[in-house]
Amino acid sequence: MRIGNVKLENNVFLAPMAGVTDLAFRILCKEMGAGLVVSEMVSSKGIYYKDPGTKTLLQVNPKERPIAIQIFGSDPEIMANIVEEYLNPREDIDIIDINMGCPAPKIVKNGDGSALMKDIILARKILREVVKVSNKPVTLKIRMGWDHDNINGVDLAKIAEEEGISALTVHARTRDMFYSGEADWNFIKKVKESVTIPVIGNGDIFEPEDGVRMFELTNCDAIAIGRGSQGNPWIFKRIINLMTGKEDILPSPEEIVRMCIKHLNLVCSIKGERVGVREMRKHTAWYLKGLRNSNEVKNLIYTIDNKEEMERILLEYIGLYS
Ligand SMILES: Cc1cc2nc3c(=O)[nH]c(=O)nc-3n(C[C@H](O)[C@H](O)[C@H](O)COP(=O)(O)O)c2cc1C
Repeated sequence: MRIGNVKLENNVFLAPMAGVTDLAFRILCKEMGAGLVVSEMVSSKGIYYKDPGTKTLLQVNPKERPIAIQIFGSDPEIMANIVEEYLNPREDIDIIDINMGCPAPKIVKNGDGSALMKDIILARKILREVVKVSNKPVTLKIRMGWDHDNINGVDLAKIAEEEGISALTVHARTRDMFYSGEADWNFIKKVKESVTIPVIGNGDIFEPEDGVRMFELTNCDAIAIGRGSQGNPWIFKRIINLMTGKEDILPSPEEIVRMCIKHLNLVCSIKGERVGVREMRKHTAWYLKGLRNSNEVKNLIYTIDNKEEMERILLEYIGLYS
């Protein structure tokens, strides 16, 4: 499939997740078949005011392309300015995604993220200004609406299409649901029936069968997987294999631990050992989730701040340490 002029190998994508979809994790998901990977959300003001932390978030690697960088904010001028000044010259970035779905109070209180679903006029202005200046396809990520009394995702989807957005990701929850309750896949179907731009369905894909079901039920053009990929980069290839009649590649406990160690080494090589080991604590807990007798190891990992030690504990756990 294509998003604007960007050709994608398949339609099973990684959804953006702050604190999760950093460069290391994106590379692993790409290797495991993701058709598109998306960065953590990046503050447009952070880029504008040259916040040093923002620079790390914008780091990409040729291996993970095509890559979408997701930005958030609510000042159309600042958003257009950073696209023109900082993102347009970046030839290593393929797509710009705009976040109008984040429910976090600290984001919403500034009028950013899903708060824009309460201000459709401002939302339209942002889309118009960013599309006008961008030299890359611009995509948008939305929810169903602010709450069940204000379901306006279809209206915003139509506005997005009118303003030249190249694809739309629909997280089928309202803002006030945050991440709980069931995603309403029928809503994705409704959006798909209302616009002609590609619609990317999102919410509650945890098993390969869920991915196939979402395609069937909603007729969406692509799917995006968030939490189902945590500690589980195999999900992309497993869905593709299921869709194309190829054999499943359910990983063994040893393969899972080996992937975790690969992830550890990759993140440490990018962010340094101190940060890398700390960030790997949550990833390790996700990798080991559901594996036999893993609770003790998970607890132990949280006390470790040394890469070799973490690797040793993991190898010991699967009986491979000698
Ligand atoms: C830890 C975490 C961080 C997230 N960060 C972002 C983000 O930066 N930008 C965004 O658009 N959505 C973000 N999301 C939402 C996901 O992209 C996705 O819409 C949501 O988790 C539903 O999909 P899932 O059921 O496959 O997880 C985040 C979700 C989680 C769990």
